[in-house]
Amino acid sequence: MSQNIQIGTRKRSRANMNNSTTTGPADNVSANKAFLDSFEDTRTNNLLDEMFARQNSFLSDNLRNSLDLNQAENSHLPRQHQHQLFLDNENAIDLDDEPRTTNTTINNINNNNSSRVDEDADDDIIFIKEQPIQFSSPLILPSSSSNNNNAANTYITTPKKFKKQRTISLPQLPLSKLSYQSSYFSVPDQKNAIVPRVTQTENELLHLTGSCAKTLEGNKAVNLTIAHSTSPFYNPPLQLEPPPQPLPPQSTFKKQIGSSLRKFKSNSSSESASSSKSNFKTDKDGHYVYQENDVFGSGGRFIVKDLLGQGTFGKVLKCIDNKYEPNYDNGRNYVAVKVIRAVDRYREAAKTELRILQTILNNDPQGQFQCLLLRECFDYKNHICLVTDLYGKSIYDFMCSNGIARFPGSHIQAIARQLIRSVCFLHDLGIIHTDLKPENILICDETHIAQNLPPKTIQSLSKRRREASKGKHKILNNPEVKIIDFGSAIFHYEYHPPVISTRHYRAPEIVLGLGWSFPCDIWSIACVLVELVIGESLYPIHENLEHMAMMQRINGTPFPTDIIDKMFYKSKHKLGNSPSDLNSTVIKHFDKKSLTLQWPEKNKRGETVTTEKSMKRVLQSCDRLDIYISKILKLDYGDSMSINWNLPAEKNWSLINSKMLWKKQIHSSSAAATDRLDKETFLFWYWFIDLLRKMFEFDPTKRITAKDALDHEWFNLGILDDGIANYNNTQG
Ligand SMILES: Nc1ncnc2c1ncn2[C@@H]1O[C@H](COP(=O)(O)OP(=O)(O)OP(=O)(O)O)[C@@H](O)[C@H]1O
Repeated sequence: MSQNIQIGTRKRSRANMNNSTTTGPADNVSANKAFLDSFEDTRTNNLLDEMFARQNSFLSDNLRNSLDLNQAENSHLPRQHQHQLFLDNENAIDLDDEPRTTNTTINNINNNNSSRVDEDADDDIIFIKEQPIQFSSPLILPSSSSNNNNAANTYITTPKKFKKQRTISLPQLPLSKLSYQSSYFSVPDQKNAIVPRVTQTENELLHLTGSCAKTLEGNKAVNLTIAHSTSPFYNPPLQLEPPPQPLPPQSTFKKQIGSSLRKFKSNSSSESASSSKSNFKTDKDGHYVYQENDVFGSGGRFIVKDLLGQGTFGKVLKCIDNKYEPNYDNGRNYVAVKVIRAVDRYREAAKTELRILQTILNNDPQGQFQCLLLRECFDYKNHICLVTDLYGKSIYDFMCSNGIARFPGSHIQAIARQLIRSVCFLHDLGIIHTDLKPENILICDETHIAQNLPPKTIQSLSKRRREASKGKHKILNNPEVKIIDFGSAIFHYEYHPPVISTRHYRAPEIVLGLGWSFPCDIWSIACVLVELVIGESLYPIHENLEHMAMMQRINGTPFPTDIIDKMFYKSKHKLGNSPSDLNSTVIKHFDKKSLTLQWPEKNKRGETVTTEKSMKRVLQSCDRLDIYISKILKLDYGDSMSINWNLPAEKNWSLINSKMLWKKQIHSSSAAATDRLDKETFLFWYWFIDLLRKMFEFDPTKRITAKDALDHEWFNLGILDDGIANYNNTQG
């Protein structure tokens, strides 16, 4: 060990490195990366900077090219440039010193990457002398097999020379690296009490019941200020007091909740209420009837400018808040107001939503955790009104208006990090969102670049998408998002309705009537993430049987028999709240003895009764997740992209690499040119799918928690794509 000469000093080591229990490929990757991360030295940094600069300039050129209106036909050019870049990196993992020969055979490729890059031509390679190797395998150190910690801490030097791999981690967006530290929280009904984060015991992960009384009790504590208006045809009195300056910090908003609203103060709005009418009407279903320029709120404080959305609970309006001057703080005078239906049932639900929003605000007044922030609330003409910050389009709407609905990998990672971190924060507060879906994830900044799509691609779009996208592929400048709609969110100790979530994002434990808790949010996020990759819903279904058949197909495995056993037991003993149609649409499709799903459905005569359309949807339109996602990724990276989650990452990559080299040698170079894949990009997607697999675990008690998901290997990996290039361009 004493002979080892390292470049620089050890800076940090990967947390999970010492916990490795195998010397499998995954561990090698971690070890290699950690190894690389562990050097701090100006020379190294300069090299890294230079490399990033080169990569960025490549991508910037690509983007510029693709934005050129005359280059619609050349929209694949960026990928070809990237291809070049990726080919340069191809041998980045080689650890062997054998010289590379031009006529490399497939055999020696399979023999663990014995090819070598041309050293002279590669100025990015950093050489080091002997390095310690960390063995953690009990096979190597049998005496330590009973104590992995010891094993992990044992170093053995090898006589061989090691070459530090040239590969550097590919870049990540800052949002992909957001950190999370759980701490202590305050909850509303334990006044001023600070409580530790909720620990998710098995009992917490699978709730059978929930107390309705607790929810009602909690809601009783909600006091709403009644806002009066001087409708109809309100003309506000002139006020001499100037509008507030500067903008109060968001933390002060919480103090305003429940307190009396200030009187209308501004007469300076160009959209002044004097030109607006307070004609606020409610229809027979208790919905506010939208009319532009309606004024409402105490003293006619809000002017309705747009209808942002409407749902079961009410309408969401874009309004001018006359508390602020026009254009105050870059549009801060605009707010979103959710006007709840004037119906007791919905008012009661809104009180729970209010308690949840208030808890979020109390614990995150600066809005660091991507949750909707409540500014104020009041009761107006029997409508509970929730005033919140105004954000952009939902992810769903953005996808619908995009010529290519799929997001770049870097954006998917940034969005995944934000969602999982946000949900981790909520779960620590004891809150389950229950309705995570693209419609409830809003984009903060809608600015984007728009690349022209080739005419062929435009032709293949549906009429609606063609019109909405105007034949453009949009890429956001900044994929920052916010989670909204806490209308179905609950505190984990309160009432759990038997059925929650929008169908496409509904976890199996809900469908199977097992009871549900925090893990249902993880399943929903996984569905959303897949949707961002494939550009459409993973579960485009409307009924239970097809849903269950599809879940099995996508997971590539039947439901575990122990959870089906629990389902039968729970139903037999009438435990907890069950969906009313559980027997007729779920239980009857399982065989009591084998505990397996009987699909396709057969009648008593043994004839298949499942429709052909349904068979097609399950068997042709979807596939096991790794295969399904690989099919989509092939569009970007060529036919060789083929992730197999049953193979360790290294082995999977070796096979792909062999195939690509074989293609290059046997076929013409044009055939090989369809492959635009390098190892780091492959690993990025491999580990993404690995995380998804853990999020799609059938058994909620075994499903990865939000906290553990944040520590997943995928969040250490970067990718070079249009999302990164666009971000760098916008940062100047
Ligand atoms: N703060 C906001 N900024 C911008 N748009 C918003 C905001 N809040 C809500 N919206 C828009 O309004 C729509 C409906 O909002 P929300 O989901 O909160 O209402 P809902 O009545 O609970 O709807 P649903 O019944 O569909 O769940 C959202 O999909 C979004 O498009």
